[in-house]
Amino acid sequence: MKITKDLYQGSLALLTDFYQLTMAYAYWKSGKAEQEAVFNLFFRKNPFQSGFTIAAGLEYVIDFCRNFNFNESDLAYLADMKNTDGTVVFESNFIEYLKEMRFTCDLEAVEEGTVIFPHTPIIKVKGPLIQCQLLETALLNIINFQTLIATKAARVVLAAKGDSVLEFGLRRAQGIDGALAASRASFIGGCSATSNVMAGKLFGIPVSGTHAHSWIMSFDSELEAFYAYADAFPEKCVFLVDTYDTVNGIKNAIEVGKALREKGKEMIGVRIDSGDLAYFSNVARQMLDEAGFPDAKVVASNDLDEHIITSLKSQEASIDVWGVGTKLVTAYDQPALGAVYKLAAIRDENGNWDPKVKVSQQSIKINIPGNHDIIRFLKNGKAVADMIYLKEDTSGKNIFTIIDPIDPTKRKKVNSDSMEQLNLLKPIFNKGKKIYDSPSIDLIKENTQKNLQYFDKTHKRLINPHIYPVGLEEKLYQLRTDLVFKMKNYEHE
Ligand SMILES: Nc1ncnc2c1ncn2[C@@H]1O[C@H](COP(=O)(O)OP(=O)(O)OP(=O)(O)O)[C@@H](O)[C@H]1O
Ligand SMILES: O=P(O)(O)OC[C@H]1O[C@H](OP(=O)(O)OP(=O)(O)O)[C@H](O)[C@@H]1O
Ligand SMILES: O=C(O)c1cccnc1
Ligand SMILES: [Mg+2]
Repeated sequence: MKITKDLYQGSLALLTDFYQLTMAYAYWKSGKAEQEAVFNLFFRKNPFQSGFTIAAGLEYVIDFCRNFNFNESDLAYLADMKNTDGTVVFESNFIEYLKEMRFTCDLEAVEEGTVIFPHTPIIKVKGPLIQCQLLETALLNIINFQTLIATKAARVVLAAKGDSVLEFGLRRAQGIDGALAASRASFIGGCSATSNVMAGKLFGIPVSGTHAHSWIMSFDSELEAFYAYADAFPEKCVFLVDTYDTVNGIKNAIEVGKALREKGKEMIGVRIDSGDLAYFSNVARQMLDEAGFPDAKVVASNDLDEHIITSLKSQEASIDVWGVGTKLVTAYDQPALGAVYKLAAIRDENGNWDPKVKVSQQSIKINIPGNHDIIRFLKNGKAVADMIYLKEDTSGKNIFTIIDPIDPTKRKKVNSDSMEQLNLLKPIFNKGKKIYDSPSIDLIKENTQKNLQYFDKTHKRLINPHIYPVGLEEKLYQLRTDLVFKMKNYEHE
């Protein structure tokens, strides 16, 4: 089986849960398919007990929406589906409808690299109910994973405090697509380069790397292996020194480094991949300095994550570059972000938005109804609070009360006169037409770092961060509460 083009046959439209298609059919049957709706994609908790989250995945979403149509083989597959009584699942007129269907929605989204928080929409889709519904699964699949990994990468990079972080995850990632998307998201989160060559080609991410133990083991001695590598790559020598005896490995690296220098080349450094990384990095630093290689870098790898890096920093390890694989690309300590996609409003027959709410025993699970927007308030260049609001409730106002969606006793008053305001949702598609200039991957990465600068360091602490205020504008909060009471029929009890 060919796993790329042939497997998908050039179309991703069936990359959805079956229930989206059964609902689509039922919307169509009941005449609701074209009714205008608004859906929001958001998550409920920052991952990794982080104080923030980094949005990523929009480029994939854009690509998915632009190619959102069912091809002949998709339609043939659906037309062939049978119920248990032998009748077709989808009647032929519906198959025809799907054949003609094109993406015609408005889509707004926070840009990749934006710092975001629970409850606020990352993506807002407005358009025919049937299309909004059919997009749900793929949009969640894309945003959930890339946002999760970009956030993990940002944490690892914060822990590295300005040192380069190389992403080494391909061999341990969740499959081929997981690996590619993780390399992209890791770069957005702040990694300097990836070892994943295909990600380099597809996304324009810098590719880098050292060599493995197998290289050393294929020779009779480590020294021979280092000399041979230096011959092949005099400009790219990072010698892996821990195959047999780390101290001896460093000695051998220094010997080959001196030989390189005689030829006018400088070794880049050494890599340590086992043992006590604090101890051996300090030994390496001292030996390299004493031998006249103060600029040679010490690269460390081996099951690193943000916590081990923080610990190594506090032990004053002499590590300049961090190679991070498994725990980054698999989001080891939290394998899913848990973002959801919920209907927020539907246009009634008079053309008004009818806000919708899903009631839950857990207040964290009650969505925010209405065709809402989100503003970030900034004071002197620092983010103060994010407000989810309905435009019609706020026009002409300058003083706002922002209420925590879970705990209404938590409130913040904001006077917008003394603040800068950022509209976080940017228009991406207008009636199916792309109106957004996609930034380069380098610009997205810069955007992440610029965004993080808006936030106080207490929100970026890796453990027990200070919670950044995000809430509902008072009137929206009231609308939501009233709607919950109405749907639960409290007035009749
Ligand atoms: N000084 C240190 N402080 C905290 N954690 C460290 C320190 N040195 C290494 N580590 C971490 O401890 C773990 C060591 O794992 P493990 O015992 O499997 O490796 P190892 O035996 O040294 O290497 P390998 O199995 O690859 O030969 C790794 O996650 C590594 O990043
Ligand atoms: O540890 P990670 O963060 O996933 O980084 C990637 C790892 O992949 C390589 O070796 P591999 O783990 O394949 O073999 P080893 O552990 O036996 O050296 C490399 O030497 C790192 O240890
Ligand atoms: O280039 C490296 O050093 C590398 C690449 C992948 C995995 N581990 C290490
Ligand atoms: Mg390993």
